[in-house]
Amino acid sequence: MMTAIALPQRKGQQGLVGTLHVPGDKSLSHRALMLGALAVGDTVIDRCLLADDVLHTRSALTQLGTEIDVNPDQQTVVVHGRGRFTFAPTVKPIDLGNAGTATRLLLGMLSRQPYPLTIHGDASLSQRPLMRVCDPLQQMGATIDLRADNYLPASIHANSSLKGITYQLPVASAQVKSAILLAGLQAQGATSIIEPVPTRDHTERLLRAFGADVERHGKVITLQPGSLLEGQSIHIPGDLSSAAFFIVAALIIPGSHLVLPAVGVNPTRTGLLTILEQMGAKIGLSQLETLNGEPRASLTIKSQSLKGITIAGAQVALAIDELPIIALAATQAKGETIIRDAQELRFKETDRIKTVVQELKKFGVHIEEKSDGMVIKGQQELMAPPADTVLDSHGDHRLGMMLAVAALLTGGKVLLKQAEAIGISYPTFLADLQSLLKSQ
Ligand SMILES: O=C(O)C1=C[C@@H](OP(=O)(O)O)[C@@H](O)[C@H](O)C1
Ligand SMILES: C=C(OP(=O)(O)O)C(=O)O
Repeated sequence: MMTAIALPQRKGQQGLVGTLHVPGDKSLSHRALMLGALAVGDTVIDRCLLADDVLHTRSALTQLGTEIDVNPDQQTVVVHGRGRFTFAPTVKPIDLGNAGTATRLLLGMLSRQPYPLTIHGDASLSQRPLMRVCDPLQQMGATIDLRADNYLPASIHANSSLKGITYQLPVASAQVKSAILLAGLQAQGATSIIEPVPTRDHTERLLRAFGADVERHGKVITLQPGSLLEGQSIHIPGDLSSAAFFIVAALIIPGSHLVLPAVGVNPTRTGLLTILEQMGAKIGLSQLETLNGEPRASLTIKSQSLKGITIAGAQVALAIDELPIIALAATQAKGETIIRDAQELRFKETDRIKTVVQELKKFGVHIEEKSDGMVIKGQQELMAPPADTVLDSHGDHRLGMMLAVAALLTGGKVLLKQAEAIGISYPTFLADLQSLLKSQ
């Protein structure tokens, strides 16, 4: 029997009150480490996320001969760039744990090495589709063998050349786009990617910050190889996907008033804020500043009422990791909320349509699973699950954090299994949540 932990509990009328600096952005931390490793000279990364997923990127790059120092304050990481695309050979398989972003981006970045490499990961990562990345990489000239033609472990063959391609993405995926761009850096000729709808563009922005030639015209992103990548001073903003749990918690828990300084508000990430605005929320944005091409702002959130809406189409990709916590917000809104076109949720750390529905039902919530999303009834009172029912993160950090916020709505004692999964993106999440519980 796996041990369960008790989640933070609200006493009386406590709300979430105070100022919180959420940890650095996960997507940007992976990318800054990778580009830092390729660049000439040192890259100093401030507010680099040091959570499980990013630590796997760091250890992979170290295993491949990159020197990376973490300053004792745990806030600054220095990557001593190799100044070339070739890494040191390694016979040992590279372990990427639970990290989907690391896996897909590194497959692209390592698809032209003069020796073979093997990548593996945990049970969840080993069930996530990779043909979507390997297909374009093979068109560029890489040879990658996947288990059952789609899954880890992956064996990348030794390869000495890649060619640029024009590729229409069949699914909206920033990870696939980024893998192709990282391979494109090492290819002969230009690489163009056509996106069905916009996805997070951190790779494009960071590549430009390091000196690469990347342009976007409408739906087409084009990279011209050959530019020198130079080490940079990179300032990572707070992760909006981590802030999301506090934003929604503050909105739906009465008596809350939170300030979240310096959170990333790149427009390809702010789908959550647009959706919440459509639900009627007013979130304050101040102190806007752009560093390394990435905008950030201080967010101010007070508890307020929400209304149900339909979330579909291009909105989904811009809020893909926030849909579990949006589902919880919907349980408190006036009227029904429908989430459609979100079948990609089935390919995350868990099948997030299935697990969100299964776990929210433990609170007595009316929520219906659809093939591409869910339908959530509004204005529901969440009940602490009965003593013999334990919540389960299923090893999915975002599910674990959403359930911790849901538990606060009950006021009762709620247990969570596999809570350690939260450390994949936010090791201090539960302590931070607890520290903000105050009576105003
Ligand atoms: O590029 C990235 O950093 C990410 C892209 C998204 O995945 P997909 O590209 O599979 O949509 C997202 O879900 C993931 O958490 C991070
Ligand atoms: C889907 C996620 O990450 P990854 O794909 O990197 O595992 C996430 O962080 O919600």
